Amino acid sequence: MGRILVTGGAGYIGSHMVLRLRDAGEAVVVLDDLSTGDARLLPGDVPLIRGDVGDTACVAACLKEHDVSEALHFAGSIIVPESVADPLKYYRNNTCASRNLIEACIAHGVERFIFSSTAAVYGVEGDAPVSEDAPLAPPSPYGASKLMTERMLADVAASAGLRAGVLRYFNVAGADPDLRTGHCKPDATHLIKVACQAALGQRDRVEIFGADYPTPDGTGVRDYVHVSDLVDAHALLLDHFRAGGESVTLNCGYGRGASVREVIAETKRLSGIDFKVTQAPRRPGDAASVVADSRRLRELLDWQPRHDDLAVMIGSAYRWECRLRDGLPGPEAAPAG
Ligand SMILES: NC(=O)c1ccc[n+]([C@@H]2O[C@H](COP(=O)([O-])OP(=O)(O)OC[C@H]3O[C@@H](n4cnc5c(N)ncnc54)[C@H](O)[C@@H]3O)[C@@H](O)[C@H]2O)c1
Ligand SMILES: O=c1ccn([C@@H]2O[C@H](COP(=O)(O)OP(=O)(O)O[C@H]3O[C@H](CO)[C@H](O)[C@H](O)[C@H]3O)[C@@H](O)[C@H]2O)c(=O)[nH]1
Repeated sequence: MGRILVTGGAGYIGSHMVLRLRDAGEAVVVLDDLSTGDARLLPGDVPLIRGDVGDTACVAACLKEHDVSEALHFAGSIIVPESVADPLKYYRNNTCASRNLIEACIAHGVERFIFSSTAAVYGVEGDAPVSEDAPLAPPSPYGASKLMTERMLADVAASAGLRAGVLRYFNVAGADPDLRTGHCKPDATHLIKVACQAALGQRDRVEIFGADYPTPDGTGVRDYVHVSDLVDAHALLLDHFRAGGESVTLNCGYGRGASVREVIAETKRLSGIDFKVTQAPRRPGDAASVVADSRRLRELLDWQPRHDDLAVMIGSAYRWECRLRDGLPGPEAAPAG
């Protein structure tokens, strides 16, 4: 019996996926170059191949050694402003590297492939929930680099008989409820992580990037989705393919938004810390409001989120941040005493 390949499995979302699959008794192999990931997020019994998804020889050897027929592709570069400053990095790591990975998967006979895409493929205007059929007009190189991979995958699925799933994530947040993994990078730019770090005194403030948006309180609105519900959607999609389901593209969000001010207020309430908040100009490329229409995901896969609550998401993110502050043991760390 082969293993499921999880690329980027040592990263934030990928490590949750690895645990989700392992909890269900699935065999997994991780391919990760550890550029932003951390091997300590992985259970010791999950094989980790340190390599680049764009390295065809490395991928081919991994697929062969572990008899892979299903791949979940999380590896990539994810910071929108960085993609504006260095677009070629994004086209290399998200588009070209994915092309090589897909080619190696087809050559090996991989049957099912799920790709981590993003709401950043949409050119969002207004505050209506965005469906999968909304215009695709990525406002950043990050979104464009992901959309190109979506298109390659659709073309290859049609020509090679691959079952391809594209999941467009909205704003992924929170941590494993058992705190086995979470968001690790100290220099992360994501709002909830930044607010939790400010509550712990690791940042001197939270800046609100724009308070003059046409939203109820003037700040940006996002559809935050708990990482555990997100990885559940992947597991359901895999089951859908195993049962003969067709290739599909699905939004992953709850269908309701929270503003920057709401996130900050909730973080202050949960932590009990009144950290400093200042106003700053709008961040280039930010939309006012990005909320998913996720009916297709709910109906097709019977996705029933279990953590659809801002306090639950921020609470787990905050507890995880406390755990990080106290030090993250490696899987091989010796027990105390
Ligand atoms: N975090 C979000 O809110 C969000 C939203 C939409 C989409 N996504 C997508 O989800 C995926 C995972 O994001 P994340 O938040 O876990 O980020 P992350 O940076 O924590 O994880 C990415 C992982 O991929 C690895 N990696 C990067 N390039 C690689 C390469 N060429 N070869 C092998 N490994 C490589 C990194 O070391 C890291 O472990 C990404 O594809 C991202 O675009 C994330
Ligand atoms: O310190 C901060 C950080 C963020 N924000 C604001 O908070 C909201 C959320 O920002 P994040 O940086 O947390 O997330 P983004 O919406 O920019 O982007 C995220 O979601 C996108 C999809 O919607 C992409 O997938 C992208 O990869 C992922 O980082 C935005 O209005 C942003 O302007 C602040 O005000 N201050």
